[in-house]
Amino acid sequence: PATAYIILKLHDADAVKFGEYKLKSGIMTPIYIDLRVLVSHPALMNQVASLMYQRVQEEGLQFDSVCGVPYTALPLATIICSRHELPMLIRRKEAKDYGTKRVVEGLIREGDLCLIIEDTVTTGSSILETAEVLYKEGLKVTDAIVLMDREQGGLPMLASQGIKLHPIISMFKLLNVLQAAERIDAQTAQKVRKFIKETNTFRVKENSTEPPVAKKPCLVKLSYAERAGLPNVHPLASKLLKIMEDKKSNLCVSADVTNCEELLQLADSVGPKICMLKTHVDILKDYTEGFSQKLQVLAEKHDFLIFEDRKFADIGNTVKQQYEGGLYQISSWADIVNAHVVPGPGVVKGLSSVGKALGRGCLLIAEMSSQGSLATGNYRQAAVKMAEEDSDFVFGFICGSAFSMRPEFIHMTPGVQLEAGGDVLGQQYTTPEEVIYNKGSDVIIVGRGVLEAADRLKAAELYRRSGWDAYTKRLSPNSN
Ligand SMILES: O=c1ccn([C@@H]2O[C@H](COP(=O)(O)O)[C@@H](O)[C@H]2O)c(=O)[nH]1
Repeated sequence: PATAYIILKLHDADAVKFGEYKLKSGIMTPIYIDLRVLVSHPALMNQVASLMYQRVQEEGLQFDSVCGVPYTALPLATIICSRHELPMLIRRKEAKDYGTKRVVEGLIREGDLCLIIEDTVTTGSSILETAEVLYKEGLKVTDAIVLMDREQGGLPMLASQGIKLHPIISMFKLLNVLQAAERIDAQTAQKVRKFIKETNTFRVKENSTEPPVAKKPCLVKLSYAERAGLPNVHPLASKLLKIMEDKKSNLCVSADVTNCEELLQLADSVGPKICMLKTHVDILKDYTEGFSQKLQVLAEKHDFLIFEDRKFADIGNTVKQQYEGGLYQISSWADIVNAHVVPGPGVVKGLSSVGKALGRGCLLIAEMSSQGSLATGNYRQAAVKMAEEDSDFVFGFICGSAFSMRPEFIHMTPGVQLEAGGDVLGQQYTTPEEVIYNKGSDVIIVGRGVLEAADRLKAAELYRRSGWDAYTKRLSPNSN
């Protein structure tokens, strides 16, 4: 069947909807592709599967097995594999906690090449997630067939990760067909085209004929200012991104000093250079309520946010009390706090029950900079899941590199100095260039790099410039 025919059939089956819908990324969209309805239209499902396999043959793709991205693409992969007697793999979204505990079912031979089948691609993150699971099993992934490419950056993003996407239908083709068949009017088609163009989350190298194959993680190549204006960005994240853009600073100074006067002096001095000041209020010997009020005045004066690095890690009921009560009453003055994900979602719920109404925000600790940290492997994924579930309070991560595909989330990295290295207690340092440019993080958190300098202000300016240069380099069209 021709693609135009399939497009009209999909429209008949209500798989193409126009209106206001929320995408997985949280962004509102005027067009929603709902291919889950295919299971109720077996003839159409068969035709779609035929079209996808036809593409496999046209491209001459060679592979050892096929894996559908759960869940919508699973029946498509099953039909293709069953009809053409191809070995199939099934990726579980959650590993079983009994029996074999496998995350991929089927015969796995190290080094085998697996073809991914997907129903719809927006940013490409679902295909990448599946590919990452397969990589961990020792498999290779070089190609993915997708029925519908929304043309919002998924194709170049996957290319940057070494996966070639083969779309059957692209968004612009779909709009043209529906408009030509008078299923939608010109105004609707134009509105969707405009939306698709404006919400592209990945920019490809300009003036380059080579396919963009980069080794580094997928970076959201939007500017801080562009991200500040995204429809679903947390208000505090938006404020932070605007501050970063205005002050040309992605520097957070970690004010790890032990008396209030010194901390206030530091804040007043480096204030113009930073987007955020991080505190460990419990190392202050002389904390008083007056201190936090003065700190807020300085934050207002120099336009920076206050981040109390409290690392909450208890049950919801306890963290709620630790956050709003006790000596420090953190929720009354800190814009941002952070939490470990070890206790599970209750920790976020407890903090959110206090902070959300106050307009506060939270970062989840997805990784740590210290040597031997146990926050590895699936831990980071757990943090992403928790963040996505409570994105009205959680707006980012403490981590070593960017990993979330949602441009609304902010990645902040501690363990930064101008020279890579470490301290005698396991801290590990990376440079601003490595963190912002290569690892795609957004904010550098610097403590002793500034605090131990002879001239703290001069050091803060050095870090500011270094972090900012790495960010502008990352945005430049010639970067990967
Ligand atoms: O993984 C983490 C999480 C938090 N930190 C905190 O950041 C600063 C780093 O200070 P430096 O002097 O730059 O080493 C400090 O407050 C830590 O508690 C971190 O280092 N790593």
